[in-house]
Amino acid sequence: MTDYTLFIVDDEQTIREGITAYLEEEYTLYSYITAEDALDDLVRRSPDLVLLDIGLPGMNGIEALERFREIRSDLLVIMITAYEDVNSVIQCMKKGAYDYIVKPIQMEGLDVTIRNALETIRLKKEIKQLQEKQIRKNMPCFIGESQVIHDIMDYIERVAKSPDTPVLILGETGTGKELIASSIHHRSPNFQGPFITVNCAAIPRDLIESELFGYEKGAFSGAAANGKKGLIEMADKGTLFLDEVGDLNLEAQAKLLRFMENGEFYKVGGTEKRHVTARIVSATNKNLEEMIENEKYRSDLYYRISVIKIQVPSLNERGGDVLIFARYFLQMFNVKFGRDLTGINKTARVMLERFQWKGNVRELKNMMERGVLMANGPELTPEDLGLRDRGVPGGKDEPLALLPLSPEGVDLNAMRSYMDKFYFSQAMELAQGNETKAARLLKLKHHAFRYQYKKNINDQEHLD
Ligand SMILES: Nc1ncnc2c1ncn2[C@@H]1O[C@H](COP(=O)(O)OP(=O)(O)OP(=O)(O)O)[C@@H](O)[C@H]1O
Repeated sequence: MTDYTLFIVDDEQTIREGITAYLEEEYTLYSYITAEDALDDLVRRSPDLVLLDIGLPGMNGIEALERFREIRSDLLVIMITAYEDVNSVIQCMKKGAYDYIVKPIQMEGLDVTIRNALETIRLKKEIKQLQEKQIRKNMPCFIGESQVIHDIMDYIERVAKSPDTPVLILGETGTGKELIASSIHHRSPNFQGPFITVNCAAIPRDLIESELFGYEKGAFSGAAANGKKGLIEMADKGTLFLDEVGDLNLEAQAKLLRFMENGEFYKVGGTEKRHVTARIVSATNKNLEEMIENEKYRSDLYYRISVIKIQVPSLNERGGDVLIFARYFLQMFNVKFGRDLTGINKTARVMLERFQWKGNVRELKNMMERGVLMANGPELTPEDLGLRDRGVPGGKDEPLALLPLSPEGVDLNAMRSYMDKFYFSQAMELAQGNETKAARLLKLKHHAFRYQYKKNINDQEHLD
């Protein structure tokens, strides 16, 4: 017995019984007298192949073929026909029937036709699996070890399961918002559809509507002679990523809202209603709630685009990730530039961790690109990365930015205790309360960390 399921739809009992007797050991079979009954069972029983008589009572075979293929475009249908019915056979083949067999049915001939059809199904499935594997292999790699990034990854996994729930991603420039949008797309059921991105801030305000929704020919002066497809239509059955969604003007906001409510829209200058199914993922680093208060943003659109909200932390807020990113980009650019740098030297590592990343991951990536390209090796130094020119405290020669001693002197004990408090509390915050990690951040053994940390708290309580 194979895994395949076949429907036999024929009003002649002898044909149904004859085919069933011949094939029942190999396939799961369901037979029907009318096309209507077979259609009712189509979704539930999900056959691989249908043997369909053309001359059925009620809905005839040609009509039924159309209905079957409307519901399941991948379904293979073999028509059963009376010898003289050549015109109907041609019509069926044009409408997408896989093959036909002529009555009286020769069972060996039927067997060969079915085996060929099932081989086609098997090959199609294999190609689809290979394509899916290839797409998933090229899925963007989202790096990060901090707890907050793990939480975001888990969240993405869950959000992606729905094909069309809108997502709003908030975060500073360069934090990876576009990468998150693309990760959602690649994990969603629509991953084989297009992933279209548009930067709303980069398109002139008066052109945004026609870029998003397209336009008909002659819609406005300067329009292309044949009109144009909009980005929303291009994203059909996939994902549209609207970067800088806070930059949409109020008119475009109104039209986007209408589209998001029912998937319908008109091209600029058009009268034909169009329908598109696509997930809208938006991103911004603007404060949309403040814009709503200032009447620059529609609150109804905001609620619609932000069904799911993801806040991406800045790189400075996920300190532990800096060196993980740096090593990842080092390998990436080693491969790209054919270099074989072995790592990042200790001083550069300290300085990277202290750097204030205004451009977030993008800034770090660019710095590593330059470093890998310029370095003499074998390890990357602060000079290779241009860190010395950027005023980062660090390195053996300048461990901390200290003030020179004034004639009044300095209370060294108070300074030490201030410094201890500052770094112990920072370390615990960065390590999210995990003492082992916090100890590692301060380059202390765990027991030394515990002892000093407790002492610090006690001193503090004592002073309070
Ligand atoms: N977690 C990550 N793992 C790997 N690469 C990342 C990660 N986050 C960001 N990057 C890389 O950093 C660069 C900037 O990321 P991205 O364009 O997604 O940021 P963005 O938040 O959309 O920026 P903007 O707001 O300026 O459009 C990209 O090259 C991206 O591949």
